[in-house]
Amino acid sequence: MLSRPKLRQYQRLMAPGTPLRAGLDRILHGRTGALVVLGNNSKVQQVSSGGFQLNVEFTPQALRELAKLDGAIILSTDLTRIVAAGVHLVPAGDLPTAETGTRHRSADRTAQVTGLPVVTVSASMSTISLFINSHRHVIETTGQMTSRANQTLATLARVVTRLDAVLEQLNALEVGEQVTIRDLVQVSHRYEMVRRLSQEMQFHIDTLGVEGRLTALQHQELMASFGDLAQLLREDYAHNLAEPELFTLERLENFSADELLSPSLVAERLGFGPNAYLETPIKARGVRLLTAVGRLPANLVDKLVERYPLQELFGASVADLMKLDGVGTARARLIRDALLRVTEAAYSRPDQVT
Ligand SMILES: Nc1ncnc2c1ncn2[C@@H]1O[C@H](COP(=O)(O)OP(=O)(O)OP(=O)(O)O)[C@@H](O)[C@H]1O
Repeated sequence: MLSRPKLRQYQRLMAPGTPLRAGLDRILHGRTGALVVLGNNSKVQQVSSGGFQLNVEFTPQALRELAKLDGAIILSTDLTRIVAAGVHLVPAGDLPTAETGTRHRSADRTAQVTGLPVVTVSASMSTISLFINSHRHVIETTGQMTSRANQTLATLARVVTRLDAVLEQLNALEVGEQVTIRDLVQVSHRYEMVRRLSQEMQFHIDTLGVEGRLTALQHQELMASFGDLAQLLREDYAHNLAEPELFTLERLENFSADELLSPSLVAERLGFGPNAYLETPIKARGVRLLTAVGRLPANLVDKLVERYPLQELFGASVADLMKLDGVGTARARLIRDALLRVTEAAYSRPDQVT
């Protein structure tokens, strides 16, 4: 099986807009088919027979023209040159392969022998396939990739809306000092779902290459407000644990989808221990509220949460705030405005999210 980073690397090389993909697409449209070895080493030489040694610059046009010859094309390892064309590949015939046509059997076996990726364009099936480590990966057309990316984007948008809703609910609970472990678990669960979908989205964007620019912008926009959410939650809630360093949302990354659906398991992973009572009240320090909702600079937020528990901060007067080191009239007003924004956000909360 292909490792995901390796697959990504080669999918990027074959993303729409890259010279290699342009050449392969030309061959696909010309319906001639091709067998292309993506690299050259001594093992490639050992399994090569006949053909023409070329050593010319790689261009999509040259690839398409040379694919008209019977046989395989060999590229340099940096893919910038065409080393040879019309080559007959003779890898050992006893290497296992599930492929049937000779082009695809040879591609699979050559990839196994040489350790290099081999690409085929099938003349009869109009598909582009990547062979590597005994695995065949069909490269989707731009249309297929775009539609898959759009489906993921739509799902991501729905999950983001739900995360926004639980965060708004959390604002109100934090202001009213009513947060329980269950609320934090709910936010963490939604955040992890958003993170996973966003990662999948990035994969689609990478494989879409130049065709993915618009999707990339939409993805960025959707994710803009969550860039530092995991860190802010950590700063707000880690202090509730006996061992604060245990609290990190990253620990949910290898949870299965089923485990993620269990509030008790998520609470345990976040560091609250096995069978934690989910209605246990917990306290937020106010870092997320002041930074993300109040839009105060990080250094000022640090100063405030160190000096005041969240509830006392709401009761602090401008004169009280000005007693803080480095806080003058302007900054004190800035803080009051931020606190106003926070309370407004808390009172404009939507209905209870389930
Ligand atoms: N060992 C090989 N070395 C180089 N080229 C090969 C080799 N085997 C097949 N080919 C090329 O593949 C072409 C098509 O072969 P064949 O139709 O048997 O394969 P296939 O896997 O069914 O491919 P397609 O899906 O394109 O029809 C051959 O004409 C030849 O150019």
